[in-house]
Amino acid sequence: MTETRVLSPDDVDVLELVLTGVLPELPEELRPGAGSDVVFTDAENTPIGRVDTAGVVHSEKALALPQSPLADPEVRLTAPLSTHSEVAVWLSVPLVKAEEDAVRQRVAGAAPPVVIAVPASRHAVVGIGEAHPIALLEYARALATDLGGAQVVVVPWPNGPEAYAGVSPAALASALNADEIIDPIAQRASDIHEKVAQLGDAFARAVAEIYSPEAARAVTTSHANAHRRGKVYFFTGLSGSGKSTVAKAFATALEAEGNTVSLLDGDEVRHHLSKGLGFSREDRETNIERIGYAASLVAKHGGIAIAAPIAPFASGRAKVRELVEGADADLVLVWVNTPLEVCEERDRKGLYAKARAGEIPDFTGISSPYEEPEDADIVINTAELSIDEAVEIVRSA
Ligand SMILES: Nc1ncnc2c1ncn2[C@@H]1O[C@H](COP(=O)(O)OS(=O)(=O)O)[C@@H](OP(=O)(O)O)[C@H]1O
Ligand SMILES: Nc1ncnc2c1ncn2[C@@H]1O[C@H](COP(=O)(O)OP(=O)(O)O)[C@@H](O)[C@H]1O
Repeated sequence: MTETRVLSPDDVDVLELVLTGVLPELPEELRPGAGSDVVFTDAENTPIGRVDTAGVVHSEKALALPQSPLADPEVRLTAPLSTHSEVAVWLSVPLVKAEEDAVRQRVAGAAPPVVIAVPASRHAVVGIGEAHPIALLEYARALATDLGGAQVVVVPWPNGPEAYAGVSPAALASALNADEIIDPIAQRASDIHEKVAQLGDAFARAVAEIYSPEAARAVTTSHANAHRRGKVYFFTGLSGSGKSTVAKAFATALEAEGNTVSLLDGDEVRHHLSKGLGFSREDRETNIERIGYAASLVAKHGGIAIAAPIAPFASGRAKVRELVEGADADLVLVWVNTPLEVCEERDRKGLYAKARAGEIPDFTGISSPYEEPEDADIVINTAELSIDEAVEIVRSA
C-alpha cells in the first residue's frame, strides 16, 4: 500500500538531512507502516520524496529549493563533504566582533580549508540579533574571505531545537568531514547575550533620553508607522503558469531584505482556510474572497501579503481589490500569463492529463474558463522570462 504524506517545511528539512546522511533515519512519525511505502509531498501536493518498502529514502527533483542562493548546488550540503578539514565553524547567527576575533584566532593555526557551515531553515523565524539564512549566507561568504578563503556550506536545518534533536555532533562532523566543529554562539558570553537582546529597545531608549514623554510618543509611533502602508501582491493565472514559483522567489527576496511576508499560496490555502471547498464557480469565488480577506487583514496592519491562487473570475478578483483597498492598502495584481500549452506541457502534478482524460471536471483552461484580467498591474509570461527576471519585474511595481 502506498501512503501519501504532506510534509511541513521543517519535515522537508529533516528529510533532506536524512538524504545528506546527517540524520541516520527518518523520525518515527514520518516512517511508513510495515510493508507500505510512502510518498512525501510538500504543502502544494508536489512529490518531493518517498520511502520504499525496504525503508530506503529517495528524493524527487522538486525537493530542491526554488530559485534561492541557499539552493546553489555549489554550497548546499547534499552528501558528506569529500574534502577533509580540521575545523568547521557553525555559523547560526551573525557574530559580534569579539566572537569574530575568537574564530580568527582559532582557525589561524588550522590547515586549510576551514569550513563555515550555515544552518538554513525553510521557514526561518528571525529574532533580534539573528538573520535570515540568505543574509547569513552572504555574511558567511564575507567571513570566509576574511579568513583567507574558507569553504561555505549550507546545511538544511529544521527550525526549533526539538526538530533536530536527533542530530548527533559526531554525525554532523562526519558529514562536514571535519575533526571539530566550533560553535561560537554556544560559547557566547552572557553580557553579549544581554546586549543583543536589548537591541530591540535601543531606539526607544535613545528617544526617551532626548525627548519629553509626549514628544517621544509622537516620534516613536511615527517611526513605527513610516513605510507601513500595507501591500498585497495577488498572482493570478492558470495552474502551472508559475504563480507559486515566482511568488515564493519574490517572497524570499523580500524576506532576505528583512521584510516579514505572509504567503497565501493557492494549494496551501486549500489545506487550511478553504478546506472542503471544491472547484465549482461558487466554491472558487468563496475561496478567493477568503484569501482576499486574509490578505487585507495582513495589509491593514502594514504587512505584506502575497497570494497565488488561480482566481479565474474577474468578479472574485474585483472583490479582492475592494477588500484590500478598503483596508487602506495597495493591491498589485500580477497576471502570470503563461500560455496554456506551456502549462500543460509542464503538468507538474499530472492534472492536465487527468483533465484531458475527463477525470477532473471543471479544470481551469480545459473545462472551466479563465477570464483574462483587464486590470492587471503587471503581466508576466514565464515561458519567456527566467524566475529571476519575473521577480525583478514584480519588484518594480
Ligand atoms: N478543477 C481544478 N481546476 C483547477 N485547479 C485544480 C482543480 N482541481 C484541483 N486543482 C488544484 O488546485 C489548485 C488551484 O486552487 P486555487 O485555490 O488556486 O483555485 S481557484 O483560485 O479557487 O480557482 C491548482 O494548483 P496550482 O497548480 O498551484 O494552480 C491545482 O493543483
Ligand atoms: N521562468 C519560470 N518561472 C516560473 N516557473 C517556471 C519557469 N520556468 C519553468 N518553471 C516551472 O514551471 C512550474 C510552475 O509551477 P507552479 O509555480 O507550481 O505554478 P502554479 O503555482 O501557477 O500552478 C514549476 O515546475 C517551475 O519550476
